[in-house]
Amino acid sequence: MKTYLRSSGFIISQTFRASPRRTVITIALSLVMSAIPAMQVLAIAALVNSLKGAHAMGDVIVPLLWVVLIVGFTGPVRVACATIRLMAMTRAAAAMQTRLAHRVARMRPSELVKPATTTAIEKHNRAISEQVSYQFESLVAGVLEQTLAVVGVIIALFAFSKLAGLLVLLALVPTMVSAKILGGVQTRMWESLGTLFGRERYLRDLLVREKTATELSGLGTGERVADMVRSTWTDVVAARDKLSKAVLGMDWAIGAITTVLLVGAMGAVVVDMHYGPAAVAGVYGVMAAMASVGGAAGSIGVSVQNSPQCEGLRVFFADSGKQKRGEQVIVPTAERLAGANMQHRYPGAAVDTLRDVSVEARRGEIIALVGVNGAGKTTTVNALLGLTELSGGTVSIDGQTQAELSEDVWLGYFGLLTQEFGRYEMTIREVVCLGTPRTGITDEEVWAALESARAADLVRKFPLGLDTQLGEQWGGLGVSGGQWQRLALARIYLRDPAIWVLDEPTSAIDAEAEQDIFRELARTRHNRITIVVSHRAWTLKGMDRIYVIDGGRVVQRGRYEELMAEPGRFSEIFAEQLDGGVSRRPPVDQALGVAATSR
Ligand SMILES: Nc1ncnc2c1ncn2[C@@H]1O[C@H](COP(=O)(O)OP(=O)(O)OP(=O)(O)O)[C@@H](O)[C@H]1O
Repeated sequence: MKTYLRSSGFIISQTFRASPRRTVITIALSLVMSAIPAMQVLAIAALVNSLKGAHAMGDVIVPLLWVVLIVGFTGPVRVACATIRLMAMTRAAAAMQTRLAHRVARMRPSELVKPATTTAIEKHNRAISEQVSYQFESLVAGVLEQTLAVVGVIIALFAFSKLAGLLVLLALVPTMVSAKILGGVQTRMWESLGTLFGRERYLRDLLVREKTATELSGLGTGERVADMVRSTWTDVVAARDKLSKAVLGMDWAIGAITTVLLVGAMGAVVVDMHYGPAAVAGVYGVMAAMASVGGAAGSIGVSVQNSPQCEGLRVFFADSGKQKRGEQVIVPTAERLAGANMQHRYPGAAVDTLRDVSVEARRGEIIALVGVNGAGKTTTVNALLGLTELSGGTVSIDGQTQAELSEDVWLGYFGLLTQEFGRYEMTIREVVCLGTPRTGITDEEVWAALESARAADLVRKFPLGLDTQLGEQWGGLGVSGGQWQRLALARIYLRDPAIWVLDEPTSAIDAEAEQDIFRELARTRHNRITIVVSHRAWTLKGMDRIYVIDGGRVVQRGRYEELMAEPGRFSEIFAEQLDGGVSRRPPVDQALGVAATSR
């Protein structure tokens, strides 16, 4: 009951915040509407009484006009009320979706990577559009209006027969019981639906996102993914059917009980009115009361069933109250990043993915993590960033661990370019500025970042320059994979934090630009710590230290020349590249070793 009241208050307050005037009007009109059934009963009773011994229209005109007035106005007022209510609910749904987006935006990466988080977000998203927005209607037009209508009609009915009033009142009980039972079924159903909706959205995204959609259509397998969507919906329907079947069963039981009570109430009225014609008004009163009881009971049932979702959303939003708006912090310098004896095992994995991995980097250094696919490089990077929880070991920046700093500040030390860099379809300026909280960034700064990432020439060709919209689906320009990657790197240049973590920063970039980019990274490295994950041998020359990771361990460390000189995993991994092609590259020492000027 407490949960129900709390979640109902939440819905009404959300709707009021989104549309105060319409909320007040809707509630006021519902209060007016709640008096209608009782007024109808009284007006009919008055009409029946005035008919006794009436001989001319003048004898019945007043009660007749009352009946006409009440019945005539009920329809238009109800329609107006529904329209205003819908406008309020649309605004409330928009406000809740916006709030949900902000709540998600405030989540820390460590929270976002949990599978339960995605499920919860999708569950709340669907609940807002399917149920939570309609809860206001159930509460106001249903519970409030219909319950008051029941009370009004029962009071009116008491004038005809007390027993009939009591029997009508009793009709509320089975519905309340069924609503409680169905609320439990509904909660369980939504728990399983969260995961299903998450998967369904993922599959639908595959069919519409440019990269995957093109690939699937090229392979001619889009239909197969569509079949997976269908199978997810089959599961959704099966989960929902459980509730529908329970509702149907309850409805039959309630219908039977209500009919028995209706017969009893009608009989009581006829007997208590001594079989006189005025019993007609009483019988109408019973019918009106039963209709209101049905309406109230239905609304109470729906609102009780929806209340767990509303309460879940309320709690989800309330959590963000404790969380400040995500501070975008940038810490510009750090002397030393150290991961010591890091250990990690993914849930469900048979062995540790990181086994005593120790990595160190100082200001001005560029270090590299190398290894074959699945060796543990990205996991190491995530551990350094604090995104992967360690079962052993520590990560510290200038002697301070993540636990000693806030997550905002910790992440503020880093600029991460991931393997799956974001392709944000915004204007070039927005894409590049996304990584920095600074306002008033000048065009020169944006151009300088683009220049360093070797993206300036490309942007110069765009008619609107920095204001060019990217993304063909928005009527903007499409750019290639390598061009997206350069823009992502420009974002890191503009952010310019203390520690740059570049996971294969040039994987999509052509060889010529790659050399330029590494040359620029070397030239500007002096004020920061740079960590690069790379699969290309030539990019490793000139690195201050290379960590060779294999099977979750650091198996070798040293400079390029040292590692090439000793037998081991490094020379094994890169032998083929060196024999096969790196000799064709320009002198790498020139590319990385020169490192002339600081930033
Ligand atoms: N979320 C996860 N859950 C379970 N296992 C994972 C997860 N992510 C990675 N792994 C496993 O951990 C191991 C190391 O993965 P990691 O991504 O760190 O490798 P990597 O060296 O970066 O590989 P690549 O060069 O392909 O990017 C792999 O065997 C991988 O299958």
